[in-house]
Amino acid sequence: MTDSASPFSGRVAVVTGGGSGIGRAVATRYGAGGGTVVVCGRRREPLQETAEQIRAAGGRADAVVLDVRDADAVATAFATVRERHGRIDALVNNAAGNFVCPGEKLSPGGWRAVIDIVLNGTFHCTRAAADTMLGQGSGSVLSVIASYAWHGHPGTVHSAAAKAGVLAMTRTLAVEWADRGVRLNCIAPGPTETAGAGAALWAEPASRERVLASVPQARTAGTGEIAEAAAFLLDDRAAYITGEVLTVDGGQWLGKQVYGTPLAQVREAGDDRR
Ligand SMILES: CCC/C=C/C(=O)SCCNC(=O)CCNC(=O)[C@H](O)C(C)(C)COP(=O)([O-])OP(=O)([O-])OC[C@H]1O[C@@H](n2cnc3c(N)ncnc32)[C@H](O)[C@@H]1OP(=O)([O-])[O-]
Ligand SMILES: NC(=O)C1=CN([C@@H]2O[C@H](COP(=O)(O)OP(=O)(O)OC[C@H]3O[C@@H](n4cnc5c(N)ncnc54)[C@H](OP(=O)(O)O)[C@@H]3O)[C@@H](O)[C@H]2O)C=CC1
Repeated sequence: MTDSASPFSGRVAVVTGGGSGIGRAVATRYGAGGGTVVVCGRRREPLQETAEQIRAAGGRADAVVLDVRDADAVATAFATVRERHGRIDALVNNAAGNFVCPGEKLSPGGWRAVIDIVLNGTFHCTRAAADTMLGQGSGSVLSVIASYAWHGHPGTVHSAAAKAGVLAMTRTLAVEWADRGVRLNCIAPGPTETAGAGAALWAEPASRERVLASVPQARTAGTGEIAEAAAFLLDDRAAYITGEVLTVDGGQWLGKQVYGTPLAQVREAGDDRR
């Protein structure tokens, strides 16, 4: 059993897109839990900043420049992590690209840009991590998706299709690798305060208002809340959980189903009966 204060002690995680937002928070949480973290992404500076923050807090971290779309570069990077650290216990597939665009206006290049990062990149990293994880007989892969993977959402056909593919990949490989000690799960955050999502999805005050109105808890998530849920799925408390999705969204997607009528209207109807 692991020490509850340092559940990741002696373990090594790779976090894609670890230079910003949710990826940085998950990497920092893993480092605070005693693990060694390798953060990767395309821009060196934010990665180094994350690694320095983790080291300043007493943890161990490396920054590796990597484009997850490049399968050969991914294979080389993961082999280097194994050589350098001896093992890979966790992979967090967090890197993503996104923008809002109506389906009929999306160009083939726009479709490809998102599918390549989110779906193909996740496969390349999962495949490369599995080389080590299946060999050592243990490992945990966590992919960051979004609830529109199963309910869809206007303006996000590229991202929703890519995230749905990641979910199907997770469930498929969870079964293939279950008896070889490797677990795969997804986490589906709701609207979370990050510079990337803010710029890509709710840059205008009106769109931000609409997003907030869609969340029954009426607020966005902090990156630390997502990281805490991710840490649970990565550590041994979740040893019997595989092929699952943990939704951390303040009730947003359930609200879409339950509140076919806006909640305020439902409450008004209740007032009439009293
Ligand atoms: C609930 C929320 C859930 C999820 C949240 C998140 O994921 S938050 C995470 C958010 N974080 C991030 O997104 C961070 C990372 N984001 C990125 O790297 C970029 O935003 C990227 C995804 C465009 C990829 O960059 P890149 O350098 O590889 O791409 P490029 O510039 O060379 O363009 C490639 C193609 O895309 C086209 N196109 C581009 N923009 C638009 C648009 N607005 N409209 C229409 N089309 C657009 C562009 O025209 C071109 O197609 P063409 O003309 O060749 O047919
Ligand atoms: N914030 C939100 O509201 C929600 C976010 N999510 C998901 O959470 C995850 C993190 O998003 P968030 O933190 O908000 O956004 P960010 O934009 O901060 O994070 C995206 C990260 O992905 C990295 N990245 C992008 N393309 C590549 C690539 N080709 N190779 C390697 N790394 C790449 C970026 O680094 P660089 O540019 O340096 O490569 C960046 O660090 C994503 O999977 C997103 O879909 C899901 C639901 C809601």
